Amino acid sequence: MSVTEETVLPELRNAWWEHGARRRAETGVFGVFAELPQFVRQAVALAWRADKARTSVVAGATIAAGSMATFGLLSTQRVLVELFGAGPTPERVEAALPALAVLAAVTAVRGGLGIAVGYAQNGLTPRVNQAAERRLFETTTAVRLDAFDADAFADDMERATRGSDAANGLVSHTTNLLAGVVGLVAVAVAVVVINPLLLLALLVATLPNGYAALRAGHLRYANFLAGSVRRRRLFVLERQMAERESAPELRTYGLRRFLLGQYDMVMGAQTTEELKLARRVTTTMSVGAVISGIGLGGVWVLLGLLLAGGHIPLSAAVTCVVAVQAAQRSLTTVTLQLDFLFTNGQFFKEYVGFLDRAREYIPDDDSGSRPEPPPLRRLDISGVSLRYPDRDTPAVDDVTISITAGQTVAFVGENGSGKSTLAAMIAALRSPSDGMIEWNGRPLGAWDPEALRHRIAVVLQEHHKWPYTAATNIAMGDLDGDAEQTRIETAARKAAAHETILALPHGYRTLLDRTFKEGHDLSGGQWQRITAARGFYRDADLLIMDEPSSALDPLAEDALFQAIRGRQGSRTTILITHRLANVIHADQIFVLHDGVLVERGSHAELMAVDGRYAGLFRIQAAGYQPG
Ligand SMILES: Nc1ncnc2c1ncn2[C@@H]1O[C@H](COP(=O)(O)OP(=O)(O)OP(=O)(O)O)[C@@H](O)[C@H]1O
Repeated sequence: MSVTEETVLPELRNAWWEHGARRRAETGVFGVFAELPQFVRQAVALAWRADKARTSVVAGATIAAGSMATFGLLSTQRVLVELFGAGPTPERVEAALPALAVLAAVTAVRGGLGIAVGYAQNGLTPRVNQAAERRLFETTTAVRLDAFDADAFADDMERATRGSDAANGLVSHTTNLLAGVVGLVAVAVAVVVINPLLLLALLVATLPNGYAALRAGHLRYANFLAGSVRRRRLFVLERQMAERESAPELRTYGLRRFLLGQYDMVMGAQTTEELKLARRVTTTMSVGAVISGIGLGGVWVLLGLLLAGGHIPLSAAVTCVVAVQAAQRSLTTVTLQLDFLFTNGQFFKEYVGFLDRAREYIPDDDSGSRPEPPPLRRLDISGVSLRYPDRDTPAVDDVTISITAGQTVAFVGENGSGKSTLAAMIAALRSPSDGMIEWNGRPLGAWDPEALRHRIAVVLQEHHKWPYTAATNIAMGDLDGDAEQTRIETAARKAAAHETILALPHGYRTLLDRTFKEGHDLSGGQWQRITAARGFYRDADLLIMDEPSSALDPLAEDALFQAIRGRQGSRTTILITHRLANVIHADQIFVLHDGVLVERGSHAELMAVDGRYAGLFRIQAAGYQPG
């Protein structure tokens, strides 16, 4: 088989959302400085919100510790002046003792303040992390379902996840940057006090490295964004090749070479990008280091000239050597932290941007002002349509249906005819592009959404395997109620799941995920029973079951449909199924075709009409006739 890059991995082409990101990544180094105040402000706000006391300690102690450098250098110079003075050595040493004592005290206080910063910061950063992550997940779980249909949402979310991790870095790097800057200023102040000419020497020795480090950070950011889609593809591929779920098909269809080829293709592109970046980073850093080295050489020459010309005393020259070393240390901190802060700041921007963009998908929280829906009496669907983004034709097109409470109705039709989409709108999971759905004569949106959701249970076609115990998996159908064992078992029995669960190693307490210790996995049909049990557990006015029996054996299927029939007359059920034998007893059957409602009626009525439904039914029934 020959599969081209074009058809299999269209993501390898430049996606539009990468272009925007790349453009931002191409911001010049000085544009980076323009962004720093914003990042520092965000870091302070984050830290302050997370823990005011610790933030105050970190800021206060960092500034105090940094400014100690001035006193340290001035005391050093005082010591040197006394030691280089005239007179016998014991007297000179004695004269230097007070300055030495001050130097020792300054060093001790500085050390103490450093420890205080460490303790406060250790307590602060996890809190910042938690606050940022919580905010992200509050958003990702609140956005409407249609957010996930939007093109760039998944990419946006990936970057935002990385951005929430960056919140921590933003705070700790701002603290370290503050320490470095205060240290530099402190050294500069001391040097100016000793001799203003020495400040020039200090600048020559320090600036080039800073530029190089900033540039390297900028490149790294560009790399991250450019590789975002590729990395996601790699992540998917890695899982396809190393996970249990895909292992059987991988082998039966001999997909090994195909997947490895895909991996090589994506990884090849990724590696090329990374190598390119590594070369550019190394070159930039090396050039910076060379220029800095030359600057440092210049400092020594300058000091020699000043000393030889008698412009500064020997004690000042020696202090300047110490000062340059201190400044180099502070500058290393500053440049490194600028680099980290810039990178983290860019990631954090993605996080903030995502939270901002996601807001348009978060429903208004005016639920308290809307009434709670009473028990369902009737459901009216009038002229409802839904068109998915980037689709030319509507998935559901002008559908009008009325359902009376207690009825069991069925949606039938070929694959892609719009059944699940219509059900999702009735369940208030999606909003119609046109038309209206009314619960007891009022639009769904006019009712309190939480209370409305409580009256509806949905068993989805693509159910999720929650990695919890069997009991929890069922009780998740209604976490507001008490998870009583008898209620769980009643729901499980309706879905033919009770015996299956009892046969598990720890019964209802068996963890349903093999990735955990003592976890257990279920067959597809067994999972489907648990999912149906979750729907029954909610005991809702309206139960929507989308293909609940596709993987069930005949006995389990029979038990499930008996339970569904048990609801008839008291509770409302919408059933989506391709097994038409199961809809014979439905009060109404709605037949969809390309999103349009083409037939409606009871089984007998539809068979009498001899249209699309009758045709589908006969084909299926013929399959059960011998010969
Ligand atoms: N999230 C989505 N984004 C874009 N198109 C979608 C989305 N979900 C479904 N569609 C499209 O909408 C149409 C109706 O899909 P829907 O899932 O409602 O059909 P269905 O009748 O339930 O099909 P099936 O019997 O296969 O479950 C299909 O063409 C499908 O490709």
